[in-house]
Amino acid sequence: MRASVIQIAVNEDESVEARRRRVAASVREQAGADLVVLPELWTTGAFAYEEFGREAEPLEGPTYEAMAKAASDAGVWLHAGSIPERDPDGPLYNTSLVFSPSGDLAAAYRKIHRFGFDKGEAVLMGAGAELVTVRLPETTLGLSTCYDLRFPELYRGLVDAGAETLVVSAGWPERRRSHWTLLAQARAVENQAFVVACGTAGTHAGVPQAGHSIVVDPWGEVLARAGAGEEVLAVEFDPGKAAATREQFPALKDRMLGLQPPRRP
Ligand SMILES: O=C(O)CCC(=O)C(=O)O
Repeated sequence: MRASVIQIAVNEDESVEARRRRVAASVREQAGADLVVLPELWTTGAFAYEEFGREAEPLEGPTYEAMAKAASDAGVWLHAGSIPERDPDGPLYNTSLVFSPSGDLAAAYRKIHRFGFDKGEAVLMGAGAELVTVRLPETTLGLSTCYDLRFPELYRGLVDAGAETLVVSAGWPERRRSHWTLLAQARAVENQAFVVACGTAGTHAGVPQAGHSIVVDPWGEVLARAGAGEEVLAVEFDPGKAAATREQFPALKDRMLGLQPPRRP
């Protein structure tokens, strides 16, 4: 299976429309790949809180249109990263879109864990409530977004739903780059799954982005790693290795569910 991870530079000197055109062209260049992955909130930048409301789109808005067309032009499965979605009956959501090679929407995932504690995304956006998997011919994707990476129980839920390739679409800051790499490898090892983690480059809203998108195999080996700048990370892997690893080293079968909390003295 061939995957292309497009690490986009999000800088304020480029308009959203220009970036959308540039990203669509980059997706088209990946014809021949099976899966293309984009980062989180690449239209605005994940930290450009003031832009969320201004640039929010309905699900089937301009980014949806451009990415559906790019997926079908390239003939690839496209995880198009996320958009600030304006739900007509509710709040904004940080919503990832996945398109099939014919350009049809295969899945939409609303980010479950919102980042910012008492500000930013955590107060500006609503929380998703549903885990999302997508069946591809070669593997089953489990979807997640950025801060979700810190919550292992989300990935266990995705594994229980059949995921063998965990996609993380992110706008991770440079300041905590070591956590990004460590957690991507941890999620791969503990879930015996591929992790395909795509971040952003550049600086927006004064926050330098980590870049360093990474693809990890179910044994925790790093298959490919990007640098700090804009880059397309192309990687080929055998998706059957997830099932093989789970069979040869069946740790997932030893999970002890429903543990009791410690007794109070
Ligand atoms: O958890 C982190 O350190 C970064 C999370 C983040 O930037 C996000 O979810 O947008």
